[in-house]
Amino acid sequence: MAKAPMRVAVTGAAGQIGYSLLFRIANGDVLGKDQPVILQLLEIPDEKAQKALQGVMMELEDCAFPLLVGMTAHSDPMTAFKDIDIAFLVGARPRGPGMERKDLLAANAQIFTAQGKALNAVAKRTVKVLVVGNPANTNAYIAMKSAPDLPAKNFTAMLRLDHNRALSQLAAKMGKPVGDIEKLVVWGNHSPTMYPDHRFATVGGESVKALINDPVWNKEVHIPTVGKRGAAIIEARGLSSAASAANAAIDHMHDWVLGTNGKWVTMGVPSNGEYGIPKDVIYGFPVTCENGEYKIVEGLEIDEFSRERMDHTLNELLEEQAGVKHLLS
Ligand SMILES: NC(=O)C1=CN([C@@H]2O[C@H](COP(=O)(O)OP(=O)(O)OC[C@H]3O[C@@H](n4cnc5c(N)ncnc54)[C@H](O)[C@@H]3O)[C@@H](O)[C@H]2O)C=CC1
Ligand SMILES: O=C([O-])CC(=O)C(=O)O
Repeated sequence: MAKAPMRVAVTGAAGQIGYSLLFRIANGDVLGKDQPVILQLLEIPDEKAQKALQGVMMELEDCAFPLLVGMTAHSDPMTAFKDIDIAFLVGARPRGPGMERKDLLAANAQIFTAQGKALNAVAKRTVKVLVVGNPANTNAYIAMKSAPDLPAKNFTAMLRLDHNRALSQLAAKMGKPVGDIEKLVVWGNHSPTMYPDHRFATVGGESVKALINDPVWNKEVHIPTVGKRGAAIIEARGLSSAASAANAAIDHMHDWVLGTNGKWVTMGVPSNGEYGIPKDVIYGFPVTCENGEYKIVEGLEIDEFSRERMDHTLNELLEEQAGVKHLLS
């Protein structure tokens, strides 16, 4: 018997990432090739954005995806999030000229407060939420705090692009296949303070750290290259990463829903105090996923260099949280 459709909301659906993401959701790349989906697409209540969204929906129709059994356009999160199983919160206010980080935080705090409240009111209680829009960790924190009736664990932020970027950098350095690397983690905030950590990683069963054996490269090349990759793409393309970001969002949600078969991936998830990270901070952790639940990999040894890096990215997250505290009712 055919499966019942799952309802998937995507915000910022007429944007760059949306344009790469929607077609792959409809193709079954996230939830499986036997899982029908209904897309509930949210854009701002602006004529141009809504018209662009209509155009994207026309293209989705023109693909005749067998798994796409319904699709609606929305300008209000209260209707867009009704009964949803999955939410990709992609739409966010970009940084404008002369805009300070705190202005960006405040503008996005408003968006994610409203969307958190709407999720709280109308989404399925089991909804899985991935926040992509920047600043992703703090936006996820705001949405989570604005949805007190939903379990905190339903709210996650995207660190998977950073994870995938780090995998590719390591594979290139070693001259090994990227698909053979396991047990990598990117700790912390999706910002240049993130800490890609390959101390536990293996490639074809061998230690990546031992194979590379170059702490100077790690500190001075690898960590900054991964941390500043978003900026390097903006510099090269004149636009921020979109297809790779959509791909990472797909990886994140696919693995959360369908499992990782024991493999580690990085997800930004609310802490329960693991590794000394205060409760509820949305922080990049190594996780495994099974039966629709993620589990933080615990018990890893944290050396002095790692502790310093992990605290540095934590402190930035705590500052971001402090910057929006007054906006959370
Ligand atoms: N976490 C990560 O690894 C990454 C995050 N990003 C972030 O993802 C976000 C989206 O990027 P793009 O698609 O390239 O931007 P974009 O500007 O092309 O599209 C964003 C869309 O969101 C819409 N939007 C804005 N506020 C909205 C709201 N309140 N409700 C619904 N829709 C809304 C806009 O109208 C626009 O169509 C940005 O914040 C970007 O910085 C981008 C790459 C990686
Ligand atoms: O840097 C940006 O604005 C986009 C982003 O988050 C990334 O590519 O990692």
